[in-house]
Amino acid sequence: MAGMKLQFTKMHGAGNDFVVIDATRRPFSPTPALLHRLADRRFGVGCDQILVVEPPSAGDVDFNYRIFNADGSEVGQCGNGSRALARYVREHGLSDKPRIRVRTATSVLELAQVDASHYCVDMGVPRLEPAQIPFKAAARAARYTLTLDNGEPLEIGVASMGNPHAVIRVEDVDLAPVHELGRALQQHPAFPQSVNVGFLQVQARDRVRLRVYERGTGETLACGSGACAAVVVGRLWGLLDEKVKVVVRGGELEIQWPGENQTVLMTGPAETVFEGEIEWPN
Ligand SMILES: N[C@@H](CCC[C@H](N)C(=O)O)C(=O)O
Repeated sequence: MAGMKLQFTKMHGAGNDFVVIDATRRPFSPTPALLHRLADRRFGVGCDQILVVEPPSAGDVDFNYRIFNADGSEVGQCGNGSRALARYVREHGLSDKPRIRVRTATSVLELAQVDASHYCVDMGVPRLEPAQIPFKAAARAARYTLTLDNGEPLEIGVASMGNPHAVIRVEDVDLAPVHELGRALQQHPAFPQSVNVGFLQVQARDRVRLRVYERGTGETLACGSGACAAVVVGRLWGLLDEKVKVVVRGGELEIQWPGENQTVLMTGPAETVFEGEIEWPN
């Protein structure tokens, strides 16, 4: 039996790659098997996240924006994906507004075009109370010490950008045990919804290097919300200026955060790779 054709667009933001689906013209009901097929780099299309553009659920936003990790888990934030989404809605004739607002499961974001391939996103105010992350701690602090399974202590900072992040300072991101420590923190009982784990190397007050071991995906070439969380934590630790260049494996992002109760601005690239369609189920 022939299946239906599902159209998609392959995009990326600094190497964090996406399959983007338009659900404004026809409904998209993702099953775990379909999400797996779209994300699979060998048997499917391949991506870190699947992004779905939906009609707005209320008049205060232009679109709803759903995000699925490669493992099929639905989450509330994807910063690089939001820039891709901004480009997608322009290129697909869904909006020609210079600035649009989108709602995710946890946040409302404002997206604006900067030039042909760069977009700026107002990522909202970072959430720093442990319960908002969620992170198990008696009270808010700039630094927390976790005990790992092997008994070793580990100093971290935490922040939510609409999704949970832990940040670890390292001397050199190239030598950091990103996969081992990333997995250990994701399974740590202090993070009841698991966590994205950022490894931050401070090179100057306005320049850092970052690697992120993402929840539901593993290490990606860039993580937009991770870059925001790393700069927020770095600022709370007194290491960084208001505007910081974040160098990731797939490119560069610029993050600006004036401080407490202020929103975080993220600027970076969004690229379209190709348009495609798959037959589903096949
Ligand atoms: N790549 C993203 C974050 C995607 C979601 C994350 N893996 C989670 O589970 O929270 C970004 O650019 O922010």
